Amino acid sequence: MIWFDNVSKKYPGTAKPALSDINIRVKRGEFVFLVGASGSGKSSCLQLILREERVTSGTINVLGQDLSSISNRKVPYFRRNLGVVFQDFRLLGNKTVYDNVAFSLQVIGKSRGFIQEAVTDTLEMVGLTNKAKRMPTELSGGEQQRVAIARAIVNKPAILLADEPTGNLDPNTSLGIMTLLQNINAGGTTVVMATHEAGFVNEMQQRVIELAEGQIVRDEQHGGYGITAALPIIREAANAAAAAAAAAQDVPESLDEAIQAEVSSGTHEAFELGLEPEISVLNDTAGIARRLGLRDDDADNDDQQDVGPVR
Ligand SMILES: Nc1ncnc2c1ncn2[C@@H]1O[C@H](COP(=O)(O)OP(=O)(O)OP(=O)(O)O)[C@@H](O)[C@H]1O
Repeated sequence: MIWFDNVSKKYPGTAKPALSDINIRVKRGEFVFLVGASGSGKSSCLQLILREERVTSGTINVLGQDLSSISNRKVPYFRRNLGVVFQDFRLLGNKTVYDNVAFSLQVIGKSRGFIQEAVTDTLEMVGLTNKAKRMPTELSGGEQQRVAIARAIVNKPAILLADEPTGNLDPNTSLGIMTLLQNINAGGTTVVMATHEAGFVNEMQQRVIELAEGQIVRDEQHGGYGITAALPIIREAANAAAAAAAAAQDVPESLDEAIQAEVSSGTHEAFELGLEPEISVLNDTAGIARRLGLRDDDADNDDQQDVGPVR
């Protein structure tokens, strides 16, 4: 279903390859975790599977399609077999929940009746039937991620790629998202998920592929997160604790000073204020269609080219 054969990827202008000599075979129906330190190559693997990036050497075959030989024109059609979920949700801020999910079907020219049935079923599956008319700003982070998942699976893709889908969510909400991904996998969809969430990886005991500096250092059938993969998290936690201790010694005297300090340090983050995670407002419809792989770069010049029934 997903084959990497001696795949290497080097981005232009970089000294070291992001991926070196990667060999992977993912079978239909598998749930695979990609783990490893930041910069180890997890997202690069997902981008190669999506054909957002091309290999530097080696071959990738996804759903029987050699991605080196597929023409740019065919890439949007190829991507219709894949759903993608990102850490930052990437919802259309000016559309309702229903329209966000319907959007990817509209772009590929599905009929109104088909869309209505598919969107209704999918919203029910992700538990958002009663939020169909809400705007993304009216949803919690977990609900927004459910919308993003609904959008990714509404066309019943064979493969679901998830790049740190719980990265912006609290542990309880993350658990709900992981359960949903498990259910989707149980329905037959192959899931490949890049994550730093040691707890879920350890709990689920699924296949774990661990990357380190662009190489596979572990490919275990019923694996855990692993000590090597956990190191950067432990280091990040230690750094955060040290920074918090240093900050505690520098408590501002007055409210004015506190505000001034916050503004000048640029840490005016929503989560620090106890608000929901920021919504990615992408109002550029053509842009998001392209990002989701539903249009190619020439689609603006020739709309008919990519809008049509799935092959
Ligand atoms: N578009 C790009 N141009 C240049 N270098 C890139 C690009 N994308 C990724 N890289 C580099 O490739 C390496 C692998 O990055 P990648 O994003 O795949 O890692 P990752 O494991 O997903 O990291 P993270 O956990 O932080 O998301 C890194 O050294 C990164 O800096």
